[in-house]
This record gives sequence, C-alpha cells and structure tokens, in this order.
Amino acid sequence: MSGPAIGSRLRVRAPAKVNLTLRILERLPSGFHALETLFQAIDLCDSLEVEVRRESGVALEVVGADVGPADDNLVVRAARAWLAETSVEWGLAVRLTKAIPAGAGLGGGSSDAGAMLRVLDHWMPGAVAEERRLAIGAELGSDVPFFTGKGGLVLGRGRGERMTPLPPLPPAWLVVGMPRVHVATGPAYGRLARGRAESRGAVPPPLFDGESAVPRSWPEVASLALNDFEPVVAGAHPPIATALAAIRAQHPAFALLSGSGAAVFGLFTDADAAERAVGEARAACPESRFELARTLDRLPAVEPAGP
Ligand SMILES: C[C@@](CO)(OP(=O)(O)O)[C@H](O)COP(=O)(O)OP(=O)(O)OC[C@H]1O[C@@H](n2ccc(N)nc2=O)[C@H](O)[C@@H]1O
Ligand SMILES: Nc1ncnc2c1ncn2[C@@H]1O[C@H](COP(=O)(O)OP(=O)(O)O)[C@@H](O)[C@H]1O
Repeated sequence: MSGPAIGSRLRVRAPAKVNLTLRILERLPSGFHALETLFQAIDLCDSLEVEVRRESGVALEVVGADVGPADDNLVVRAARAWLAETSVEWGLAVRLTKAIPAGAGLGGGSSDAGAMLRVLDHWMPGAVAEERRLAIGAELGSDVPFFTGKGGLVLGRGRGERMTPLPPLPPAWLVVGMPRVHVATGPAYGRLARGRAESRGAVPPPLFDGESAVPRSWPEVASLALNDFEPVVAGAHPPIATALAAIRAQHPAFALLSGSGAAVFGLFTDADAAERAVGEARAACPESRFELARTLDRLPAVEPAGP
C-alpha cells in the first residue's frame, strides 16, 4: 500500500468541545448510560504535529502538561489502532502541545485522538473505512467520534457516537472557567444514578424529538441549555459552583458545566461583553483559570507542517 514519503509532516489543531446540552438517559445493558448531547467545538486548542518515519511504532513527545505515560495516551492508542488495520510499514513521531486541561470535560484527550485519526486519513484517504474509523474512535472514548468528524455543531446520541451534524449557529464567544479540581467521570455517572434511584426520579425524556426540534438560534439553545451532571457535580465541588456563579454574574445567554466537569462556560453573543466578562470573572474568582474562546463552525483542517 503506497503512502506518504518518509519525513512527510502534517499539523492539525485539536479543539476542545463544550456540551451545550447534556441529558443523561437510561442505563444500557453494557453498563454505560445512553445520552443526548449537543457538542460545540471551540477554539481552545491542543496541537499535533506528526512525522512519518522509517522505524515502525509510534513515538510521542508531549509539551505543556503531564498527561501520563505515552502508552496510555489517546493519541498513541488511536494511531496504533489505525495502523493495526492497515499493512503500512512506516512509523510515526508525534509532538503534542497541550493547552486544553486534561480530564476537565472539555474533551481534550478525545480531540487529540480524533485529530490523529484525521491526520492518518489525510495521508491515506479511506485506508481505514469511515465506519471503522468511527468505531475505533468510539472504543477509545465516547467523545472521540465527534472529533473524527468535520462539523463544529453535532447532536450526539447513544454513548455520543451516533452523530447528526447540524448547521452552524451564528458566531458566539465563551468564557471558559477551569476550576482546579478534578472530577472523575465514572463516579459522576454513579452519583447521578444513585440520586435518581434514591428519589425514585424517572429518567428524563430526551430534549430533541427529531431534527425539526433542533435549535437554529442562540436564544433557542439558551431555552434548552442544561447539563444533568451540573447539580450533582457542582454540589460536590464548591470551586465549580463558585466559578459558575462568577460567570453567571456577567449575564451570559446561558452558563453550564461542560461534560462531567470540572470546566464550566458562559456563552455570549457579543464579543465585547465576553471580553469584559472574562476580566470580571478572573477578578472575582482568582482561584480558577478563565479563558476567552470562540465557537468553531468546523473542526480545523489538517495542513502541511512548516520546516
Ligand atoms: C460525560 C461525557 C459527555 O460528553 O464527557 P466528558 O466529561 O468526558 O468530556 C462523556 O459521556 C464521557 O464519556 P467517556 O469519556 O467515554 O467516559 P469514560 O471516562 O470512558 O467513562 C468512565 C465511566 O463512566 C461511566 N459512563 C461513561 C459514559 C457513558 N455514556 N455512560 C457511563 O455510565 C462508565 O461507568 C465508565 O466506565
Ligand atoms: N492526549 C491526552 N490529553 C489529555 N488526557 C489524556 C490524553 N490521553 C489520555 N489522557 C487521559 O484521559 C483522561 C481524560 O482526558 P480528556 O479527554 O482531556 O478529558 P474529558 O474526558 O474529561 O473531557 C485524562 O485524565 C488523561 O489521564
């Protein structure tokens, strides 16, 4: 199978996501929960530079954060899974620059894995069929299929892997708050399920019933915006509640926890208001990190890496 020349290099930015809505539905026979979520990509990005080398195997250098051993890194696992499906004999050297905090509900690791799969497909289009790439992604994590696609706004169902790409909404700005606490995803699902069992609360219905119900404007999103994790996660971690309150005090269109946290965000339809809000949130809540971000209509394209 022919492929790129030894020494070929590509670069891609791997964006974070926020969940504009996140509804946790019933527990599936697999033990995982079905969910319904609106993923939105934002321009807070890691970046990946990948070089084809003669020696087989995947070498990884991580800059900017310690995200654990290379063998466990989602980039390496994604690359190995793709290589295992092909008969290519070359290897890869990857430089990953982290800006998205790990394990924050912003999907950074999942995005890095999706970016890796997009780079490999750019070099050898279709060498691993799209369906199989999505399956590799889903095995690595529920958010990875979103990051192997194209769209910036996607409705995810199932574990997140059944995706409906949606037309982009008008540009918007986000104040993203990153409290310095770690929320483990498994226990967060457990706490939510126990809370529902104790209150004998019914599993809530999905928010979107068919595509006609999908929001076409930010006020429509604001009227639906919710995250089922927010009460249990913000309740258990006061720094998250404090960061959310600091953002809400700036009157965003809406503000939410992202994923299972700890990151939170407020969405603004006005750039100046968002810029003022990020300054105010930093002043009011110096113990958390706050960054300004923008919505992305599409995932960033794979491009040649410079010399
Ligand atoms: C909450 C979400 C929403 O987008 O995002 P993040 O907070 O990670 O960004 C995802 O569902 C995160 O899915 P994923 O990244 O696959 O979760 P993992 O850490 O692999 O799962 C840890 C544990 O959480 C539980 N789990 C996870 C996903 C799911 N749909 N149902 C579950 O019950 C399972 O017990 C699993 O063993
Ligand atoms: N490339 C990577 N970047 C960040 N974390 C990674 C990466 N590869 C593996 N991990 C592991 O995956 C976990 C979840 O990462 P991430 O996708 O950033 O968070 P979340 O699922 O909360 O959005 C991290 O705690 C880390 O141990």
